[in-house]
Amino acid sequence: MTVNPQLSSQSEGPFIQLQNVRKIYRTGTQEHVAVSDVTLDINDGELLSVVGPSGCGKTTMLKILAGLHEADGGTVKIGSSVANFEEGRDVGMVFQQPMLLKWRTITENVLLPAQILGLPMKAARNRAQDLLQMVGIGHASKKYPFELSGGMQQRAAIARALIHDPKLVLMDEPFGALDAMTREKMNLEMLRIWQESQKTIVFITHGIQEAVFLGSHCAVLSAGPARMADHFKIDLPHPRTLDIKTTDAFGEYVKRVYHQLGMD
Ligand SMILES: Nc1ncnc2c1ncn2[C@@H]1O[C@H](COP(=O)(O)OP(=O)(O)OP(=O)(O)O)[C@@H](O)[C@H]1O
Repeated sequence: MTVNPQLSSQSEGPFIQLQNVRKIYRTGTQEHVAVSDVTLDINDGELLSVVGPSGCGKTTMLKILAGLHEADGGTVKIGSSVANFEEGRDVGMVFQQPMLLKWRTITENVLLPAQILGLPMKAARNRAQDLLQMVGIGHASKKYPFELSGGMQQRAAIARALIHDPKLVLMDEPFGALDAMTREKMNLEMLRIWQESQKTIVFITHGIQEAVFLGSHCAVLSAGPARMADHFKIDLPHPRTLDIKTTDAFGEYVKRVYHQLGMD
């Protein structure tokens, strides 16, 4: 049965519950099913990596979670009795490109969501500096975006996503534009930031190894329109270091994803 989509601010159980979520894009008389059936629970504090082929509907799923798109079917519930959720206030987003405003310093860029939400600016400035330290670019706070490398810009974008202390951080291929070595480094940083910030994170990636390395859980979406092919917990120990990628356990998870994507 299809139920009207809704965002609920208070409910028992998992932080996020997606039940038979469906999304159709309509252009004139054309209909395109982008997400056909996604059912998924995400608990508070999880880092869920979402992996799937290009065009399968990952970004669409993220936009539904962000409240930017409404689902056409199924239910979307965010918030639990221990972690209530205010749509618009409790979401931070990181995109593939850092999208920093070039005429603002890094601190001013990080402060943007706080200004938009009308938060007290003195406290926000202190928090911006703490966040820039946490993401490893405290020394660059007064610089402008063009003075930073791609990796540093993406660190600033992560700090910007956290400035208003959102409960949910949505990341859409945030390291896709970085070179391979910077990407590995950012993966390590990402795990540290997740553990320090204790946020619930949904992290979209094309990288199967990246999905396994980062995720506390992993959702595999089949070729579009998106369907859940697999969803599992990743029981690799923390803190994770890059040499974990050479272990049998890591290889087994990678194989599982390849298999679900029909690539074995
Ligand atoms: N606004 C839109 N109008 C019509 N079709 C759309 C729109 N946005 C996305 N689509 C289509 O919906 C499908 C899913 O798109 P989506 O961006 O969610 O996929 P994705 O898995 O994130 O892709 P990629 O990994 O390449 O970024 C694609 O076929 C895309 O062309």
